[in-house]
Amino acid sequence: MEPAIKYRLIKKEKHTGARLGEIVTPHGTFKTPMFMPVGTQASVKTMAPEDLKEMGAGIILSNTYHLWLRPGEDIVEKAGGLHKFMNWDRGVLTDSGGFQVFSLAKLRDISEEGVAFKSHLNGEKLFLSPEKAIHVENALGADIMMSFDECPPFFESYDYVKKSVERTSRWAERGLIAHQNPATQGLFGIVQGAGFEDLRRQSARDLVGMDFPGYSIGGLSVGESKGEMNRVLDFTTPMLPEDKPRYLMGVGSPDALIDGVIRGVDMFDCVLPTRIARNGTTMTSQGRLVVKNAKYSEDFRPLDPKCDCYVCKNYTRAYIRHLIKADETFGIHLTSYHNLYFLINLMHQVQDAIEQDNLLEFREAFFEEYGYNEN
Ligand SMILES: NCc1cc(CSc2ccccc2)c2nc(N)[nH]c(=O)c2c1
Repeated sequence: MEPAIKYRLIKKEKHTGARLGEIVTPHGTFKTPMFMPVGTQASVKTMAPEDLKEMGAGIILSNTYHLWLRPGEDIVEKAGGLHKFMNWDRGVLTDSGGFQVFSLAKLRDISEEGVAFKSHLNGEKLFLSPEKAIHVENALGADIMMSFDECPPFFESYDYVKKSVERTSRWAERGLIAHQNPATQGLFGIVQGAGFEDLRRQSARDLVGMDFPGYSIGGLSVGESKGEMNRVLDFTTPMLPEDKPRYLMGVGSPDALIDGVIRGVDMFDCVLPTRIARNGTTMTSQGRLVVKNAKYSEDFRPLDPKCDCYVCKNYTRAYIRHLIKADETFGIHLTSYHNLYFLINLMHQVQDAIEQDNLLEFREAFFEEYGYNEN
């Protein structure tokens, strides 16, 4: 049977582990490395599908946990699935919900069967198992689904993480068995193991043995340093097959994206661009710019003079500052649009650098201008 998701490796960058590739989905083919906007509750906050297309978004993300609780997967299924529900005809990826249970729900209890918890919305007692998570993801109809996993705290004990990795591998197996639509929905395995190289190897070996169409790297960007994250990526991505996509979950600052690509990561997501936009913080080629600061009240330049996005071509810092200060939601629309474009466009620039085998020079120039320092 034809798999729902295929990856094509186009070119390896000469001096790093970076790859130029394409991910083929039932809703289109998209070049990698790529940044994927997060639309937790079936909407990328303040963005219409037309905005997302105009900025070059290919795959957007939604959350099984949130949509299961509200409006319920049965309503989305009756609507014809997430693509129809959201009026989005490109790619959709859903997380499996386990991570959100641990980051949002109260009173949870984890067992071999799954996770018991109380809804963060109304305190209702609920239970999420690998089978239930896969059932909800099948009903939502995303092109790419995540296996049900546990994301252990990065600084947990070796013994706890070892037991957690072994259970996550058993959950992944159960998810594969429960998966109803492998021809139209690609299921990714999620590699865990915190900062332990042998546990990452055990997790990768278990999952690669199950032959998933793609692999996510979980359990990172959960409070560890960037150096630690890069150290784990250095030994984890080589454990994964070259002919499958690698997705680093929940990582999205500009420096982390570039350093992840250098280490062989193809797909990224993060709530950062829309989250910081809501308080008027924007990403520019010269670093972060908090547009609501008084010093921009008569600054009639674009957010980023080097940016060619719709916002930077049509609006000024003074106007956007005014809207944010006046609580005009259009202001948040403009900062969100620009931030999302900034990361999507950054990945396009990285693709060019891989093509030209000068990704390290690109990194150096970008870090210098953005104001990142190595220590
Ligand atoms: N902060 C890192 C992070 C983020 C997410 C969420 S990624 C996401 C968010 C919204 C929608 C789709 C995917 C994770 N999800 C899972 N399943 N496992 C992890 O280890 C993990 C780690």
